[in-house]
Amino acid sequence: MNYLQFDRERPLDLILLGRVAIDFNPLDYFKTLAQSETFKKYVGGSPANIAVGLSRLGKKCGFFARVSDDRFGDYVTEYFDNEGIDTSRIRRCENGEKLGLTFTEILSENESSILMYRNDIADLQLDVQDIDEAYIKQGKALLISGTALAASPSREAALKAVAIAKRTHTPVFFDIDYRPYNWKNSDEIAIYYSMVAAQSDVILGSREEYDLTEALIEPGRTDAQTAVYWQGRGAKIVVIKHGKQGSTAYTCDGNSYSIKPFPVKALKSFGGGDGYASAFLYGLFEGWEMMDCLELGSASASLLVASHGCSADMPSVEKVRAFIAQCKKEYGEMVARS
Ligand SMILES: Nc1ncnc2c1ncn2[C@@H]1O[C@H](COP(=O)(O)OP(=O)(O)OP(=O)(O)O)[C@@H](O)[C@H]1O
Ligand SMILES: O=C(O)C[C@@H](O)[C@H](O)C(=O)CO
Repeated sequence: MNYLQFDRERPLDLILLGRVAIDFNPLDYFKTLAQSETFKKYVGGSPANIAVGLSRLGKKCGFFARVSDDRFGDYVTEYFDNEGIDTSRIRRCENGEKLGLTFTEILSENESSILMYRNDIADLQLDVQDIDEAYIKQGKALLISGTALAASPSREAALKAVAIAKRTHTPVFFDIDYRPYNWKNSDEIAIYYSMVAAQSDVILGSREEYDLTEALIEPGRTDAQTAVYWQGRGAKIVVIKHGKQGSTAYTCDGNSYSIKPFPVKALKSFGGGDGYASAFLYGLFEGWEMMDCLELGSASASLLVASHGCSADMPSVEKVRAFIAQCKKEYGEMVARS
């Protein structure tokens, strides 16, 4: 069943709005960040990872972003160009703002954390003047990454993009994407997340991210209550992720589909959400059944938590399908309709 209507005449599949940053992941891991001495550099930032993931799966992405006007800004823009992502709406900051840097600490197979340097940050300089209707009308859908709502002027730029998307019948995807940096307080998180969620056709988030979104509405909801609430405000699909416990997609016809994670030897706990989002959304664009979207997303997520990088390790459809087949051979069916 198709829950979304895409204008197939539009040249871009997904236009994403949010941060482009850089990850530094330790090569000498299973150590504290203080002990690690050698790092590998990757393009990072959740929406940037999702854009690379979708491009690797064969979709055409565009991006609204501000990046630093320096060699790191060159690096990320050139990387996007090489991945086939349209960079026509990626602009340089004019007052020396810096690209976000994320340092990953991999203490053990089950314990990792990230340290994000986001002072004087470039991506939150995205401005309403950067957002144009002509570009949004080129995309089959628009994705808002939640951290873009953390501060002005990026916040207003994101809200303008959503308004234009609604006016131009462009489906809105909201990846809640909570990162504590740059937010002033929990009230602002709840206000702006719920403002965008109430205008979104697809919402993806972890249980904790929905709790932050719903804190001023009704704290402590169950997943089913969360899904019904946002579907009552127009959401067609609500995806709720529970880390190693798996995830569930709730559809507006009252069905839900749950999946356990595909077993892997995890290296880091990060990256799963971005692999999940890119592959799940690929299935939506392809018009797949919900169970198939969920399966590709979950399998891609597992591959990402087992990888050293995020953007650089985004898989092809063939690689994900081969991984799924291998898991089914070893563990049986992974997708259960509940
Ligand atoms: N250890 C693991 N083994 C297998 N799959 C995992 C593991 N951890 C996470 N995943 C997969 O990744 C998906 C997303 O992970 P999670 O729920 O942590 O979302 P997230 O917080 O958005 O991720 P991210 O850290 O990338 O932002 C999970 O639903 C699951 O399918
Ligand atoms: O989302 C971020 O800014 C950090 C990412 O670049 C990093 O790869 C990660 O945590 C993936 O979710």
